[in-house]
Amino acid sequence: MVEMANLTGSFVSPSADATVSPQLFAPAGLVASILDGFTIWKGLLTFLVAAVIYDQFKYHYLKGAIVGPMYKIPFMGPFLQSVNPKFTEYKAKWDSGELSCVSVFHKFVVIASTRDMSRKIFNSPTYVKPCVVDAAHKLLGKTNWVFLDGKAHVDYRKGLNGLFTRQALAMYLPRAEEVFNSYNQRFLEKSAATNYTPTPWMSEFRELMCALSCRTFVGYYITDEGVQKIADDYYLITAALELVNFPIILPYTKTWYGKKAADMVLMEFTKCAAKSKARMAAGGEISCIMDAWVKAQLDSAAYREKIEKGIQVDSSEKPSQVLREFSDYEIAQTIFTFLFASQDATSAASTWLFQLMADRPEILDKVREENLNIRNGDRTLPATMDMLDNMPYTRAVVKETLRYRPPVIMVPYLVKKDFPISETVTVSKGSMIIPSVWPACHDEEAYPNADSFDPDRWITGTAEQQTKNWLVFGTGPHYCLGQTYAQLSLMSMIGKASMVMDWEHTPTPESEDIKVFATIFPQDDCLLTFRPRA
Ligand code: HEM
Repeated sequence: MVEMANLTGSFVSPSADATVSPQLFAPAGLVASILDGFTIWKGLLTFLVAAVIYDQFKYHYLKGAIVGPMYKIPFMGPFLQSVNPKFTEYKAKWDSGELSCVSVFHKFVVIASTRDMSRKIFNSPTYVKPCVVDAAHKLLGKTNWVFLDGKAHVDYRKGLNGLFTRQALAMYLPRAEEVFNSYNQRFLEKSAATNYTPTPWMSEFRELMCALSCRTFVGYYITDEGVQKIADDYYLITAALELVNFPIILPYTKTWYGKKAADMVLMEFTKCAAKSKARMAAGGEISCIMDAWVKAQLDSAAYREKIEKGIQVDSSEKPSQVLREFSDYEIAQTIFTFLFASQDATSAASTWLFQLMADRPEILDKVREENLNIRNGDRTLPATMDMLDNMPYTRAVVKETLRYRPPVIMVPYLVKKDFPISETVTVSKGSMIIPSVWPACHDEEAYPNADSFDPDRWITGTAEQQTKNWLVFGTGPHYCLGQTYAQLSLMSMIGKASMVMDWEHTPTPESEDIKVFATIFPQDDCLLTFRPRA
C-alpha cells in the first residue's frame, strides 16, 4: 500500500491525483462546499437537473399565451401518446382553444383549431412551409419537389398542373374503370369465399386505392405483381408517418421498414419512367399521368430545339409550360409524391363512403338511380367525364362524405421565421404549426346539424357557398393538386359499385369511432359483405 501511494505521488501529475488536486486548487466559501464532495455522479446529476430546468423554461418561453399543459414531461413530452394518437385527444386539443400547444422532444408544436386561424396558416407562405411529418423527408428524399418553397415550389407545380386538367383526367378514366371492375369482382369473390361473413374491409379499400393510383399514375408499365407488392407494403410507409419520430432511423423500427418500402416503390417507378419515355418517344398515346408528363417534356424539348435553331414557331405551338427534361429517378420521385399524397386520404374516403352508403340505403338508392339513368339503363357502361359532370347527387354524396369525415384532419407546417399569428401570440421559428381541417368541416354556423350526414345540403342547402370552411383539400399555395381527380375517382368508384353490387355493413359499437392512422378510419375497420346485384 505504501509503495502504491508513493508511486502515485511520484510518477503521476499531481493534478490528476484525486487526493492531491483539491489541495492544489484550494477554493473557498460556497464553491468550496460544492466542490468538496464533487464526484462524477454528482456532476451528472447537476447537469441533468440543469437540462430539465432549461427544457421547462424553454417550453414556457415558447408557449407564451398559448393554451397548453403547465409543465412538460421532461424532454420527451407526451411522446408515447403521439406514437398512438387518439382522435379524442386531438378533439380535446381543438376544444381547449383556438391555439394550443404541446412539446415532444425538441419539437414545439402549435395546433390551430378554428377555421380562421387554420386559413391564416395555410395562407402565410412567408412564415410557414409544409413539413409533412419528420419521417417524410427520409422517405421521399430531401430533394423532393414537395419540400420546395416559395417561387421554386410555384414554378415546379406549374409544370404539374397540366396533368390534372379535366382534359388530362379524361384520358386516365379508362384505367380507373378497369381497376373498379376488377376489384368489384374481387370483393364479390371474397365475400362468397367467407360465406358472406362480415369482414373488416378497410385494408381491401387501401389495396383498391393503391391499385387505382398505380394504374392511373404509371399505367401498365408496372405488372400486376408489382402493384400487389406496392399495395401490400404501402402500410409500412403509412406506419412510419407518425407526427414525431425518433430523429434517426434505427434498424427494424417503423421508419426503417417504411424507408425500405419507399425505396422499393421508387425503384419500380424509375423503371416505369424509362419505359414511358421509350413509348412516348415512339409516338405512343397518353395512357397515364406519367405518360402525360413525359409527353409534356418531349414537346418542350422539341420547342426548345426549334427556338435554338432559330426556326419560327407559331405561338399556338408553344407549350403552356416549357419544361426541362427530368431524369427517370426524378420522374419516379414526383409520381411517388402523388401516391404518397393520395393513398391514405383516398383509402379513408372510400372506407367511409362504403360504410355511410350501406348505413343509409335510401341515399345509396338515389346514387344508384342517378348512375343508372345517366347510363340509359345499361349498367355496364363505363363512366365518362360528361357523365360524371352530370351526376349532382353522386357528387353531393362524395362531398358530404369528405366534409363529414375529412380524411386529412390536420396538416403539419413548419415555422420558418417568427410568425405573429395573433395580437398576443408569435410562434417561434422552428416550431411545427398545424392548421386543422376537422373543426372547419364541423362548424355549425357553416353546416347546420354538422354532425349529421346530409348530402342534400350540397344541393338545396348552403354548403356549396361555405368556401372558407371547405379546407378538406387545404388552401393557399399548397392546396391539393389532386382534388378534382380524387373527387371524380370517388364518384366513379361508388357509382360503378352501386351498379353491380349490394353491400351490407355490420355496425359495431366502434363503427362511428375514429381511428387515426395518418388519416381517419372507422375504429372497427368497417365490417362489410358484398353480393352481386341481380
Ligand atoms: C380524398 C382525397 C384527398 C384529400 C382529402 C387530400 C388532401 C390534401 C391536403 C389537405 C393537402 C395539403 C394542402 C395544403 O397544405 O394546403 C394535400 C396536398 C397535396 N395533395 Fe392531396 N388529397 C387527396 C388526394 C390526392 C390525390 C389523389 C393526389 C394526387 C393524385 C394528391 C396530391 C397532393 C399533392 C401533390 C399535394 C401537395 C401539394 C403542394 O405541396 O403543392 N392528393 N392534399
